Amino acid sequence: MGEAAAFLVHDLKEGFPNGFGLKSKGCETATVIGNKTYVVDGGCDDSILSFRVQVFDHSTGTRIDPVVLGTIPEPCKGHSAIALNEDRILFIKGGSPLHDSFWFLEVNTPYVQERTRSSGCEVVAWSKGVRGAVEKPIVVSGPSGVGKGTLISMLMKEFPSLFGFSVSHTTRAPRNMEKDGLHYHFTERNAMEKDIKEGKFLEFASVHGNLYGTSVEAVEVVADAGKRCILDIDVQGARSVKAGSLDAIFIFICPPSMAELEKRLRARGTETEEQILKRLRNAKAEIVQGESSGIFGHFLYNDNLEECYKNLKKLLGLDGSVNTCTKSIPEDFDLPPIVHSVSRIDNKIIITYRASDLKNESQKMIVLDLTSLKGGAPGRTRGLDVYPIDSVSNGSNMINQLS
Ligand SMILES: Nc1nc2c(ncn2[C@@H]2O[C@H](COP(=O)(O)OP(=O)(O)O)[C@@H](O)[C@H]2O)c(=O)[nH]1
Ligand SMILES: Nc1ncnc2c1ncn2[C@@H]1O[C@H](COP(=O)(O)OP(=O)(O)O)[C@@H](O)[C@H]1O
Repeated sequence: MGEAAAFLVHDLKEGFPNGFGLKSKGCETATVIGNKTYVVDGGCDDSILSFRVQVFDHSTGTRIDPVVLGTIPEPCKGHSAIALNEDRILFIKGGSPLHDSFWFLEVNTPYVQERTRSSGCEVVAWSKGVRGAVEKPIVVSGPSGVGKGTLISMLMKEFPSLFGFSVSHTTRAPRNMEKDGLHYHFTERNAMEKDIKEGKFLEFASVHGNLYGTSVEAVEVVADAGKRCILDIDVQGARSVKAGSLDAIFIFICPPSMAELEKRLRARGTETEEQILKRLRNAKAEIVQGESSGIFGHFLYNDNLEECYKNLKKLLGLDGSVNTCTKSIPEDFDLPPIVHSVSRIDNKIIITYRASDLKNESQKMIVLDLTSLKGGAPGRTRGLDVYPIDSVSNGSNMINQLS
């Protein structure tokens, strides 16, 4: 077991002994990856850690304030950090609740590389670690009126604890029954364009004359609730998501005919005649693109609604053909306090700390299993497995607990 070495930021001047950075007690951590050192702010023992990131480039001898994407972790009083796979750093926040304890700073993942290329700046991205086997997000596309919303509502109603809807932003006006924050975040074009420029959107597109987009936060909120995210977006948006790093499955819903599509749009009664005609014109192009673009791995024909819903559930493994149960995860164990140490064995991070009650002081250990990590920035890093192990047990027993 190789214990990660601890060192202070002022050691920067002297250079670093190895690729691990670790420091608790409210000071900075400094983590070396390649020829760069990533310093995350701390301060003295009483100050609150702000999670400001600075990069020291050893090849040029310069200090860089990078563009920081993603939701920045809430302040805390101490953390540790450990480099993983040369492309991200794991942060462990001491004294924080379980859902907020583990964060990744991506420094060289495909997403960060792409954003670095497109912005010409040094980019890093935060992504929160989410426990459990939350499945890949689901992207649903198809022409207006085909039944996407209806099918998604049926799924959310039958499986409220499994699925969460990604609430998009749009500049279009709300329909009668639509609620701000529930169906869409209804917004002004200027405000949305500003947020897009600031990198807050995973994707966006102009659809039927209005701007629509999925914010990174919309997807993160669902992952934080431990649910599988459903995105109802157009083909352009699906193309952007596919080209990006959100690891998703892509479903295209097809109408039985253009005549039936028109009938449904008219029967819904939510659009003006002009808007209906525009949507029908766009539908043809959207169906051609959907079928020929190679974006979509699954096509469902929404002729008979019940039949189509059954096929959707089958595709998502909800018809009993696939075991969707996840193993139960213990919730009631102590979390690492501000002072702890971190080491690594293969894909497992071992967090060690001392705990005392009135009578005894003992050493405790928590294992963070990274084997099943999925996703990452933009959005959350899913599939963390966290569990306590009994560190007073004998050696072979401990190895069993780790394997
Ligand atoms: N790219 C993108 N498309 C979206 C988003 N939200 C909704 N859309 C798409 O915009 C189109 C119009 O949506 P809407 O105005 O609600 O009409 P509807 O599809 O007829 O119910 C649909 O194809 C949606 O899938 C988004 O966040 N991004
Ligand atoms: N299989 C179906 N057969 C008949 N009507 C349908 C079917 N699926 C959906 N609808 C109806 O068609 C209209 C458009 O469906 P909606 O879910 O709003 O489409 P979308 O979200 O793709 O724009 C709604 O009035 C809905 O009740």
